[in-house]
Amino acid sequence: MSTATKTFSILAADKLAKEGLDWIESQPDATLADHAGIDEKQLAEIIGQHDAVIVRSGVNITAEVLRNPGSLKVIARAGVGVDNIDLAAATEKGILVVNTAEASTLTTAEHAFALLLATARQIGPACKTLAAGGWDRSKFKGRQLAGKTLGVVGFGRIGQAVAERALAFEMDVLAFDPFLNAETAMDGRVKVIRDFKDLVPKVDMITFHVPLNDHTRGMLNLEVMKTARPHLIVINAARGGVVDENDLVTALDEGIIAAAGFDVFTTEPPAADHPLRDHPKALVTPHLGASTVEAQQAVSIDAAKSALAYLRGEGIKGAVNAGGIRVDLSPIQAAYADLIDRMASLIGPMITRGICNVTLELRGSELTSAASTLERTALTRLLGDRLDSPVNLINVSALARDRSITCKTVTSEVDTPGGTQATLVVEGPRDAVDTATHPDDLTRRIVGRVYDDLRPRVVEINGYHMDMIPRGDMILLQNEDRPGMIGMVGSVMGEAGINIADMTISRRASSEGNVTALMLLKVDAAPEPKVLEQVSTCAGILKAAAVKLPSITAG
Ligand SMILES: NC(=O)C1=CN([C@@H]2O[C@H](COP(=O)(O)OP(=O)(O)OC[C@H]3O[C@@H](n4cnc5c(N)ncnc54)[C@H](O)[C@@H]3O)[C@@H](O)[C@H]2O)C=CC1
Ligand SMILES: O=C(O)CCC(=O)C(=O)O
Repeated sequence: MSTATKTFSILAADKLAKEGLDWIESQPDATLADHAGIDEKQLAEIIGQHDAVIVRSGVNITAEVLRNPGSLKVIARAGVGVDNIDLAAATEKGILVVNTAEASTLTTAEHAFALLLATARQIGPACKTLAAGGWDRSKFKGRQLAGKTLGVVGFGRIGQAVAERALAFEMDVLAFDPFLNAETAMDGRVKVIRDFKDLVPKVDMITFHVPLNDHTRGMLNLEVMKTARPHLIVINAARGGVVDENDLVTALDEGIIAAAGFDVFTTEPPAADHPLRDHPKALVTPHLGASTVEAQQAVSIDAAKSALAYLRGEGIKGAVNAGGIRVDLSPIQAAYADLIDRMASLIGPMITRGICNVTLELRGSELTSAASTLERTALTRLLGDRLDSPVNLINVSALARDRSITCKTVTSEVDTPGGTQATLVVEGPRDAVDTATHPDDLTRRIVGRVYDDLRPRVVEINGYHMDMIPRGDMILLQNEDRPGMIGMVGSVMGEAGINIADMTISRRASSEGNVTALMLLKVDAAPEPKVLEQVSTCAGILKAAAVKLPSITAG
């Protein structure tokens, strides 16, 4: 029996299928707070008390909702579209956003296809007539799909699933997707059209499966509709606004477009007097694309599992704003993440004039797949020690960008003779050179390695070579290389009651022939600032800094 304590609180802020909620409750390390139907104001008040929040499209996670994120670490969207989540605000606060992209693909494709069939056969108005007591067979002559040409706009998961179904119905399929760099798709069965405006006049039916953004908003408008065949049927089960609704109503009224099947609206729910609600040529559903028993079970379970996996450090699935971060690192990658964090801590105090470029060089095939995570680990330490706002793997790249700090990771799959290796180079802005700063001091370089014992080693700092395990309280001293320096430092430490547990010394000659040394002291207690001040003013000491690193338990 598990003895794990309940540590992660998961908030369900939308109506989710019971299966996902039951799964959360069955987990020994999770508690569920079901607040389906909560409004934004209430959500803002409680969201920070939870580690994760799961939503569908019924609630908006705005910047205001995320103003005091408290413990919140992950927002899981049980579904695909994340337009109800302020991604920039989540990223800025270091909150991971995940979705469950695969789980509702077939269901949504089926709904779009159902709208297509029903619109082509006028099922909606025919049903209404019958319900009202009528029986009009001549009025509702439909159109057959077989032999017609369908335009699929957005050839991602859902677009392709719709195309597959259209082909099975013996339709010709044309696709438009600017991110599809091919002449044809699906083994040559689908022709790819390069320009959306070329697609519209060629098709009898058109269906949209794109996200809503500045490029897709209003992409089908009156001007483009006027180039269409007059019998064009328009299906939108993607996002309201991709087809301009006002223009569509005009086009339907004026016979420019034959009919429309719509599942999504610019404002949901649409106003009571929205002209598409009761338009004789429109078949409308209230955003039901993903609403099947199967899809809702799947998205609910997938969202819950992704949220908890991230909180447990098991991995990131379906990340929307994580840019390649992994938490499921292999032992060697995890050891490098720890080493790089220590390396950044060690050179941090030497960076006195700001940061403009950070370069991480990774050698070794095993490190390549963790490159983004390792780069962000270095940045998180370098910036986290300097910024007031919380910095973590999610928000650190955006924070660096905001500050015009350039970050680059160079990976090489060729192992060095000594094995894998990480080199971190941090450069300050050139215009920061003043009389007290030598240009060489603007670049800080540290090299580390992890051997088979998985313990972190630093093998070089700014050209001083060594083999040192970075841990605990450390004092870094750069000094002139002359007799008496070690004794002098020892007596200052002794007078301050600080025991030196270990010492590493490395020497280096400058291009002018001046020899200096780097002394790294491992001490049993952190020095008071006044002790550091005292040692830094001793004759022959060029620089002094103290660093506190985590201890090492492994090995
Ligand atoms: N009605 C409903 O209940 C549901 C609606 N959706 C909507 O369906 C959309 C598609 O979902 P998936 O296929 O899973 O996403 P996806 O990311 O697999 O596919 C979207 C495709 O759109 C393409 N695209 C992007 N910009 C484009 C542009 N300007 N013109 C043409 N193509 C462009 C992308 O390259 C991509 O291939 C989602 O964005 C979501 O808004 C998703 C699930 C349920
Ligand atoms: O039913 C829902 O939650 C909305 C589905 C949807 O639009 C999506 O997953 O993007």
